[in-house]
Amino acid sequence: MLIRYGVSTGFTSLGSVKNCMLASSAVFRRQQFLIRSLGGYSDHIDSRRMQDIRSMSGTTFEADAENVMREITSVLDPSKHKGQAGKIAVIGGCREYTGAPYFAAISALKIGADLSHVFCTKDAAPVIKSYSPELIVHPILEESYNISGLEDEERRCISSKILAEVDKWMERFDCLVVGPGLGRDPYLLECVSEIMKHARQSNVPIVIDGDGLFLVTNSIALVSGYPLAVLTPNVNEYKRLVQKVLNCEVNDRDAPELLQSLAKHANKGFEKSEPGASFARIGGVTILQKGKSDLISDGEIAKSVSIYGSPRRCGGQGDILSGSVAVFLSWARAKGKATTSQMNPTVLGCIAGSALLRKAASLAFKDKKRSTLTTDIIECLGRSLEDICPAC
Ligand SMILES: NC(=O)C1=CN([C@@H]2O[C@H](COP(=O)(O)OP(=O)(O)OC[C@H]3O[C@@H](n4cnc5c(N)ncnc54)[C@H](O)[C@@H]3O)[C@@H](O)[C@H]2O)[C@@H](O)CC1
Ligand SMILES: Nc1ncnc2c1ncn2[C@@H]1O[C@H](COP(=O)(O)OP(=O)(O)OP(=O)(O)O)[C@@H](O)[C@H]1O
Ligand SMILES: [Mg+2]
Repeated sequence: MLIRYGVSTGFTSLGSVKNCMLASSAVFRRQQFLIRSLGGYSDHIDSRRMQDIRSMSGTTFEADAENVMREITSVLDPSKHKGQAGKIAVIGGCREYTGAPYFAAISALKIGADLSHVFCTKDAAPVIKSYSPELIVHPILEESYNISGLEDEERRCISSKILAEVDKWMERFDCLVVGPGLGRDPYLLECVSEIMKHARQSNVPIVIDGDGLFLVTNSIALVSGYPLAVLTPNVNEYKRLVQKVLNCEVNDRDAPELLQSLAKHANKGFEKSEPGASFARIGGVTILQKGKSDLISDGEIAKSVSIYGSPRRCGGQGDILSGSVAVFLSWARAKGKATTSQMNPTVLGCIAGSALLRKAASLAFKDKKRSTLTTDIIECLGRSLEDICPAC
């Protein structure tokens, strides 16, 4: 695989690419693919695109994650008031899963967000509250089993109340995390679709993980063309997304190209398509593909984070990641144009979230070895960030 293994091509112009001696190699074929996907052949390709191609061809592909973290991490400043370092909301938590939303929400606080909310089902709420007094837990979501026997009108009335309750808070949030431990109940997912539409209308960034990806994979229009959407699929979730959107199988050899293709901007008229339809592109979202290295693309550039993490694959690490990305993305947005890298804040958030999780996992593993659990990794988030961005 060209990029993950860092093959450097060193080409300087598109003309030289065309005439490149690599004509028969896989490297050349991948460059051709990239050039096509970045706008087709042209000797007048602009410098940003050339930079993108170089990034994709290995020279600058690995993100400078520590610098990104230094650049975007919120400064602790006595003049700031509560909330300015971030207000995050996790939409997730049902009868089966209470750990996942907790992991995402508490990770956000441990990294430095000021407030972390969880919107979950009524059954899950007391459990999540009992894990931590720090979280603000809203027991509002309903699953089908709880409303069985009700007339359609009554069900619609409950949905409206749920939506109104989330709307009261929506404008205050810097980022939503949709999906950790959400479950797949159809009634609940219908309500969450509406919540996502409202978040989008209010321009609130949305990190979509776990069962949120199940929802989005079946209703791509919920995120298509929304530049503040970040999808964080694991191996399975990514396979399902690629099958649904690109109608092909995942292939490790061309991983960055496939990822970029998936995240790339929509074709004209795409946004008007109906939810549930299958498209050529999701369109202008950012995707963080989790794996041995985390690959990140917003359709324009692609970056990898390969910092050594941990060989333990205990459940819940993806949940830490989603909460972390939400915080860093909020901080990157707050910095706005003040960042020197000029990268999309969603990409910066993904790079920083991925790097911090991996550092914390490595630190936890040093101590706990085979018995490392997600809660151990969460305990190492603060120290890992402190090593790179000291509080004072
Ligand atoms: N403590 C908790 O409450 C946790 C709840 N979780 C939630 O559980 C729900 C389902 O998430 P899943 O991650 O299980 O869904 P997936 O669809 O990713 O996984 C389904 C099945 O695939 C297997 N699988 C997972 N990763 C794999 C890999 N890399 N290679 C091969 N097989 C793999 C799993 O063992 C599982 O049997 C989500 O809502 C998620 O947020 C997880 O986040 C884990 C922790
Ligand atoms: N094979 C691997 N080697 C090293 N790190 C990995 C590997 N797979 C995943 N990771 C790391 O673990 C993080 C979580 O990825 P994972 O695939 O476990 O997510 P997930 O299945 O969604 O987790 P969760 O159990 O929370 O749902 C990734 O960001 C990545 O940094
Ligand atoms: Mg997951």
